[in-house]
Amino acid sequence: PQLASDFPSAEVGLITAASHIKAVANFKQVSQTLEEFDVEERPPSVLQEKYPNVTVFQSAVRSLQADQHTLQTEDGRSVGYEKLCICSGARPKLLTQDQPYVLGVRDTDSVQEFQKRLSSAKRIVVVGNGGIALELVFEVRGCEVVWAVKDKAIGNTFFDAGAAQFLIPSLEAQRPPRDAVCKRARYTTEQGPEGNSDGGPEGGLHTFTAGPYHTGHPTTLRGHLQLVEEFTCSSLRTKGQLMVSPTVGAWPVYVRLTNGRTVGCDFIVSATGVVPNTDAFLQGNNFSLAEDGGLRVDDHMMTSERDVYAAGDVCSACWEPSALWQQMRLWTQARQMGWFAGRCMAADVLTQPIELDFCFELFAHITKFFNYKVVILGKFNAQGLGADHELLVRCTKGQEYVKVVLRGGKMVGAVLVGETDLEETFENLILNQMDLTPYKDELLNPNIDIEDYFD
Ligand SMILES: Cc1cc2nc3c(=O)[nH]c(=O)nc-3n(C[C@H](O)[C@H](O)[C@H](O)COP(=O)(O)OP(=O)(O)OC[C@H]3O[C@@H](n4cnc5c(N)ncnc54)[C@H](O)[C@@H]3O)c2cc1C
Ligand SMILES: NC(=O)C1=CN([C@@H]2O[C@H](COP(=O)(O)OP(=O)(O)OC[C@H]3O[C@@H](n4cnc5c(N)ncnc54)[C@H](OP(=O)(O)O)[C@@H]3O)[C@@H](O)[C@H]2O)C=CC1
Repeated sequence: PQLASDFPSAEVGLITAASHIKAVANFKQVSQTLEEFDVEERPPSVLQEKYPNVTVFQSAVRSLQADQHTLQTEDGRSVGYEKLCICSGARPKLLTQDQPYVLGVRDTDSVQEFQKRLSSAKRIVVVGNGGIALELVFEVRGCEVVWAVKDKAIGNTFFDAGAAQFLIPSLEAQRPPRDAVCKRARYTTEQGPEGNSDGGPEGGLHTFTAGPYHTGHPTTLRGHLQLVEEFTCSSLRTKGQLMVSPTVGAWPVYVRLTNGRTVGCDFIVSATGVVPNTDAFLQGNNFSLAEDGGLRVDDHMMTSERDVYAAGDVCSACWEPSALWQQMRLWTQARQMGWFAGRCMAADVLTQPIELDFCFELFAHITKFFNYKVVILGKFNAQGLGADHELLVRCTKGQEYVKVVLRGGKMVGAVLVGETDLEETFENLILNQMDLTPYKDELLNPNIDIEDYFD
């Protein structure tokens, strides 16, 4: 859409293997960098009606000759281009390939397959500890779930152990009584917790280093969910390959976990990340690939091939990033990159200069896990900061979890779980890099209206 509206006189072709296009709906700019929206599948005609200069070709791209500026589609078409943007996304990085008992979840088809298999399953094993696993274990009902997590706490790609511990009760069969207790703490990672009791309603220390869920033994949550932390899948055996004891039951597949335990199940969901879709159709060209397999792009979203840009999950941002931004393969970044790539392509055609967009200044993501609103900003997990940081935490059981990452007294990241209403203020504090040393003790004081404070 960005290209089509920048160049109403140019022909814009969208080639997609999917029968529907993904459209952004209910877009809301929450703050300078935070945006919230839904992704909906719509028929391609919607795009063509809005932008008459867009033609949608529904076929997969089979091959590309970047040096000749042409590509071929599976349905036998040859398409020439002046500028090309590759947005072929990523696919699940499965534990093992070509194993009918291992499913990945990616698109409508794979979700339908998952639902079909789930409807007759008695037990499934979920492997992985990121976005998909978090969503899945919360949603699945009517089937036993064994969740094998190789870390000490759940949700390692989004949270630290503190946030994980805050979220665990949402997975418990019986929610704890609503004895909301607000605890505040300040601690540095090298020194361990260094609590204070100066102002929260109950004050006191809140440590997150070890909890009842870090035992390494399975924990039963919600009756049907068993969480096995610090262990993951080491091998798979199908029924025929394993001596099945009649007491164990004849499951179609058995998973051996790294703790030695063997778990039988109907199928395994491998929610273990993604790999960029760069193979097959891009072979024979000279694309530089990043370590994670993505197409390397510069600050113009340009790949190493002339006139070929890339955006979204397929690319790896290889420019010198802002100190507060990192790439994560998310809708938010796919939308921002696609929009910016369109602007770069237009600017290059018009030989106009273009600067890296402001949205790449600060990492910002808003989502929902376990029915809680989750906002993550900047270096939310102190990524790349080593020991050079300090954490401030406020936690009110069942209500909110707030974590701030400070470096040299300046805020560089935050995790906000629940309706904290702090996102805009914290975003500003991160962007303006104000020295917060004098305010550190009050920053998370729940009795202070922080927005007013910094007005
Ligand atoms: C189950 C699940 C839940 C998620 N939930 C969230 C969430 O809540 N929030 C969030 O921010 N992110 C979420 N994500 C991540 C998000 O979906 C991706 O980051 C985003 O879709 C990437 O967009 P993209 O356009 O780069 O790639 P995709 O959305 O994967 O689109 C790539 C398109 O390219 C097409 N394609 C591929 N190869 C070819 C070819 N050779 N020829 C023609 N077409 C081709 C595909 O058919 C597809 O339509 C989720 C991901 C999954 C799997
Ligand atoms: N609400 C949201 O924002 C959502 C976002 N998404 C996005 O969709 C994409 C796909 O999601 P997902 O597949 O969950 O990917 P993620 O990258 O989020 O998580 C993958 C998880 O699997 C772990 N892992 C990798 N290999 C193994 C292994 N061999 N054994 C055990 N664990 C392993 C990773 O650990 P480690 O990190 O240590 O490698 C990580 O915890 C991601 O980009 C994700 O951000 C998905 C759903 C919801």
